[in-house]
Amino acid sequence: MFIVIEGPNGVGKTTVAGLLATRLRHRAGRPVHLTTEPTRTRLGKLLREAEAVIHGRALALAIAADRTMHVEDEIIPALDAGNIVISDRYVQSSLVLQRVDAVDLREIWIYNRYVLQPAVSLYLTDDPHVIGARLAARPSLTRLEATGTPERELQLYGQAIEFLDRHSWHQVKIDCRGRNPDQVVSVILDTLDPLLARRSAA
Ligand SMILES: Nc1ncnc2c1ncn2[C@@H]1O[C@H](COP(=O)(O)OP(=O)(O)OP(=O)(O)O)[C@@H](O)[C@H]1O
Ligand SMILES: Cc1cn([C@H]2C[C@H](O)[C@@H](COP(=O)(O)O)O2)c(=O)[nH]c1=O
Repeated sequence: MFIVIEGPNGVGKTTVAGLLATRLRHRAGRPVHLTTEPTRTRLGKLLREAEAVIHGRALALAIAADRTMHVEDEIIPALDAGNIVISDRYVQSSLVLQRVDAVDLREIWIYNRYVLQPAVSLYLTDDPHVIGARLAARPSLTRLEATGTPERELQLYGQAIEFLDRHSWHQVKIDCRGRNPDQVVSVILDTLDPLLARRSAA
């Protein structure tokens, strides 16, 4: 089963993805492969460093290339080996961050339309002021973090979710307001239980 964790910068994706991997290993009794985008490959590392200077269409294409390799070289092999795969960021991130970088949604989709569709994409949301306070506490912001705002990212995520709904993606909104990371993961596990049961029965 391929699970994606999405949401604006600072909402808690990396924290929740790590905790979810740990709790899911026990709950599902199956190996869990935790991964991230940009990937940990040379290309992914280069993209993290280069985000300050590569922008717009060039960055959108480079991110899509990294994602294509991610799917072919890491995600599909891990799924084939019986793992549950959790990715911290995926296509929705491009449909939001590359738009913050002035690329049109349909163009971004063209670069991403052939990637593997996740079993479920979990979209984390919180109060924009809470997210903003977390970002303000960081010693520095990346170019894209500084270009967008939590309000704008939440708005663009709403549009990305609507767009992918029309392409039959299974997406679930997870409201993190007033919940600590452990409580957020409990909500996610309740959401995943029926999916896991259906898959183990199949
Ligand atoms: N539910 C929560 N309640 C309170 N604090 C949280 C919660 N989730 C995450 N945090 C804290 O918020 C900060 C940002 O979390 P994290 O790095 O996981 O976010 P992120 O969405 O992965 O950010 P980015 O996309 O910018 O990398 C961390 O200090 C983390 O401990
Ligand atoms: C998946 C994805 C990533 N990016 C860029 C934006 C940031 O520079 C990093 C993500 O770093 P974080 O620690 O996870 O916040 O990658 C992007 O522009 N588009 C994407 O689809």
